[in-house]
Amino acid sequence: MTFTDTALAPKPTYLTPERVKIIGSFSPEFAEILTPSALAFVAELHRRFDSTRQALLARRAERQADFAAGILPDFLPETKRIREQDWTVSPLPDDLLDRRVEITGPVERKMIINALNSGASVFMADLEDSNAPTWENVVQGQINLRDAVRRTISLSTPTKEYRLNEKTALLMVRPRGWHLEEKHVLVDGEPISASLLDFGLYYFHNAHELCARGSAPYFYLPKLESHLEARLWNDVFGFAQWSLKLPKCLIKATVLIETLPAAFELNEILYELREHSAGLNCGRWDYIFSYIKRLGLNPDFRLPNRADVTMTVPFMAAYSQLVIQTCHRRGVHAIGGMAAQIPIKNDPAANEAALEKVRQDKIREATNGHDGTWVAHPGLVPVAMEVFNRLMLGPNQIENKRLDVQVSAADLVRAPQGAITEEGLKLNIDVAIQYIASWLGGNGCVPIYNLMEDAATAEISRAQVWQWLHTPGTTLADGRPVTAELYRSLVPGQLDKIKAQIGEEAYEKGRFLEAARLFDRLVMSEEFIEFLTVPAYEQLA
Ligand SMILES: CC(=O)SCCNC(=O)CCNC(=O)[C@H](O)C(C)(C)COP(=O)(O)OP(=O)(O)OC[C@H]1O[C@@H](n2cnc3c(N)ncnc32)[C@H](O)[C@@H]1OP(=O)(O)O
Ligand SMILES: O=CC(=O)O
Ligand SMILES: [Mg+2]
Repeated sequence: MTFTDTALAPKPTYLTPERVKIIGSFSPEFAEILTPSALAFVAELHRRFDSTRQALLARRAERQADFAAGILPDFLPETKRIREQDWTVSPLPDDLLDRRVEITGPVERKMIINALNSGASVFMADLEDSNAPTWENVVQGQINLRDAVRRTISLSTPTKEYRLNEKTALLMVRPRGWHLEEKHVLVDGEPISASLLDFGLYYFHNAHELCARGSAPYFYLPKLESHLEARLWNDVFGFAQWSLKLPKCLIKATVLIETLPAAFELNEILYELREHSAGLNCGRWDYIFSYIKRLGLNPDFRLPNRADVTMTVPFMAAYSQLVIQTCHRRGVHAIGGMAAQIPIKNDPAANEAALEKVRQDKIREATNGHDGTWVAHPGLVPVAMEVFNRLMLGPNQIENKRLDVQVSAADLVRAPQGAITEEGLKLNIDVAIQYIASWLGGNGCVPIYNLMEDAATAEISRAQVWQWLHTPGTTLADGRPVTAELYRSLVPGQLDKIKAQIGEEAYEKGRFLEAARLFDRLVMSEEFIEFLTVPAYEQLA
């Protein structure tokens, strides 16, 4: 039969293995990623590991019930031996020894090229905090990563041609966290785990190529809450290597320590992943968010204005030093985190002040013993590089064992003093609504008031408003109680401010009212909603 009328021709669709269904849009380019064999691989990962993922998420909820009942997080008695015994993680490959400056960014094509060319040691391509997981972003991101691995990635725009330099940063990939699902790929009628999809597609398409190039697939693992979640990743890695017949080309992964419970299981997380470990990283923004989420409504742990929760407040200083000490004892890197300042255009004085803040942050990290750090923007690579080149003379400082560090369970939760002000409350409302509107529009990382905002930083803003609204006795510095009436009276003013800043047309095109409604649901809910991106995903096109 021939089809003369194109309307009658069958619509092209993906060829899928049995009981795997794709409900995202089709394109021939996407089909190069979503091949039957790649889908069979990710479906197999999901069938083998999803029930454990679900059980671990349920365990998070059980632990939260304990925290809400006043039981504070503590080091685990059952893993005392792992903390006390001497052991180190497996040796690192040469290309992971020097990671002094790492740039991060979403998996957008231009940004991948710019990041790889930025002069940084590592580029962490991000499918998590900085990526709004539209179907297009997720699959196009995999196309971009495939082309980056093969060094064929390029881009032609009316103003500039983009291609890779001779020397580029080492690529690491951050799949989405265990809590997320990908609604466009169904396995046995259920949405696939987003972590397993992101990991699995990247591994399937690139592992052989990376190993043939003398490297290996390297990952960043986000938002883990326990060593059992690290064990799950370890099992996934083992299966993936076996399945693609690459037992000797070891996957390596850096775990972000960005939840409060994980800070109590640093040794255990490294131990679970000891064959695959490329150390730990201080994911400071999610860590603050997790502190608020897990310690919740206990007034002893109520945090002041977001701007005052810096890396030098007691619980943040304690955690970052414990990460450094633990990693160095186990023979592996402790990577620092992200300063939120980004370069400021058209205002040299403000720009220099922002760069100086980044510089001071990197000096603190290098002096404390971090083996590298993160930057959000290519313009910050030279700033961080200068500091680490000056203060870290070898490829890393794992030999600096930081035996002076003594951190107790109480230190890890010690809250800072400080005020909650109307300005702080308004800023949280403003930033969270702007960010959610951007995310719903498909962009997961934006500059707001000259700071990088992504899912982790926005979560702090929404969690603080929730905490201040629901913790009994919360008052502003001027003595007024933080109430639902006060919060709701401030929202219209913030929306008007956003409209005045971006103009009526951009405001009407954006999804600000929808974002404000979602924000209201998030902060007014009696029960803390685990992640804003979960209800937001239901509204993501
Ligand atoms: C809490 C965490 O999880 S941190 C990790 C997640 N967050 C991130 O990765 C932050 C990534 N950074 C970004 O997305 C951006 O830097 C933003 C949104 C903060 C600022 O973006 P913009 O305002 O567009 O930056 P700006 O206009 O100064 O960009 C200038 C150039 O640098 C590029 N650029 C900016 N940031 C990056 C980056 N992180 N990686 C690669 N290129 C970048 C832009 O693409 C642009 O390129 P062009 O000149 O070729 O057009
Ligand atoms: O992912 C990093 C963070 O700070 O959160
Ligand atoms: Mg994070």
